[in-house]
Amino acid sequence: MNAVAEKKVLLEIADLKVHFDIKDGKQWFWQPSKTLKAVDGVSLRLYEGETLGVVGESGCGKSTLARAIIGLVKATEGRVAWLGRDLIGQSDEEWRKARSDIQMIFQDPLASLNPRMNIGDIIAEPLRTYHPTMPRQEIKDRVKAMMMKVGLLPNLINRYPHEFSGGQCQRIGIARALILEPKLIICDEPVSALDVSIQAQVVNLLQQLQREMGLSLIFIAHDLAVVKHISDRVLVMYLGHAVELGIYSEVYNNPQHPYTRALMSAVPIPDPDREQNKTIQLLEGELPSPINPPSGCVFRTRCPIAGPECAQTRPLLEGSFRHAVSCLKVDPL
Ligand SMILES: Nc1ncnc2c1ncn2[C@@H]1O[C@H](COP(=O)(O)OP(=O)(O)OP(=O)(O)O)[C@@H](O)[C@H]1O
Repeated sequence: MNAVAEKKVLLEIADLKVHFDIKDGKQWFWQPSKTLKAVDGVSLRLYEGETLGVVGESGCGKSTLARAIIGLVKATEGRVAWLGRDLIGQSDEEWRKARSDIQMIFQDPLASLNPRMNIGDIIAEPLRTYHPTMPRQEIKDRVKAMMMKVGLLPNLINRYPHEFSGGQCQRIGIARALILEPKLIICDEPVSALDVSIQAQVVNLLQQLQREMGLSLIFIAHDLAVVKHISDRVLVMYLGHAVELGIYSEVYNNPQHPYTRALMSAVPIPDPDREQNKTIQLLEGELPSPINPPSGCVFRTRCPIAGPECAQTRPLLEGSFRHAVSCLKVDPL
């Protein structure tokens, strides 16, 4: 795991903010819109070949972070650098180039595939876009080779998405994401919509492809158990903020942030005796709105150890590559 620290930095995000202007339905057209802080100052580095799990409850900004990395939503502030090159403010052409290196797999496999295209055309689409002069036969050969790689029979190339199961559709999505031989795949809850038995198959496939192709993965999930098997490091998000980031085993065995502690306490333990005797730490209160987040530390309204200083100062994510935490009440590791 330490070897990851010496590897090349693929992606660097610094103080990234994505704020949306919204009208809440109760406002008149002349009233100013409100600001929803979906991502509010996230910084991290992603290294070549590593898998970063991103976890946190619904609405904490995981998907928005992913979409800002790939340029599907516009960052309000901050830096996204791919292989040392800043992407924010760059032309569409620069984003397009970076996008051949960064691909995304979505949560709902069937909905993410065009129902009017056969799977051969779906998988070939990125190749046709990025290599318009590539001969038809070469495209077909590459698509068939990729189908085999993801466990799909190449003779199904002319079938349509509705003829496949959810797990097979996700394999088609993976083949489409991999056809340009990217360096990073962002997986936005790629298994949440699948049956549990199929989930493991898709996660295993991603791990196998990662080893074979030297890929880096950002793996977004609600399910900490899924992230556990696949992640080198894990980022825990709460209300648009990064509250803890570190090597999975460090964060799992020694969670520092009170929010991470609560999340980790809900992960099932495979040992029935320990599972029966463990205490799940329930969080008090409601998740605040990202339109009007608490001052200082955004977790303070639900935090069992918050003090008056937590309302004044916003904590920074401090610590090392192995383990960093954003909490005024916890000493940096
Ligand atoms: N295009 C948009 N316009 C306005 N608000 C948005 C937009 N996209 C996301 N949001 C809001 O930003 C916040 C973060 O949403 P996001 O989808 O990133 O969270 P998430 O952690 O991925 O949630 P989930 O796990 O449910 O997918 C939410 O409050 C969401 O309603």
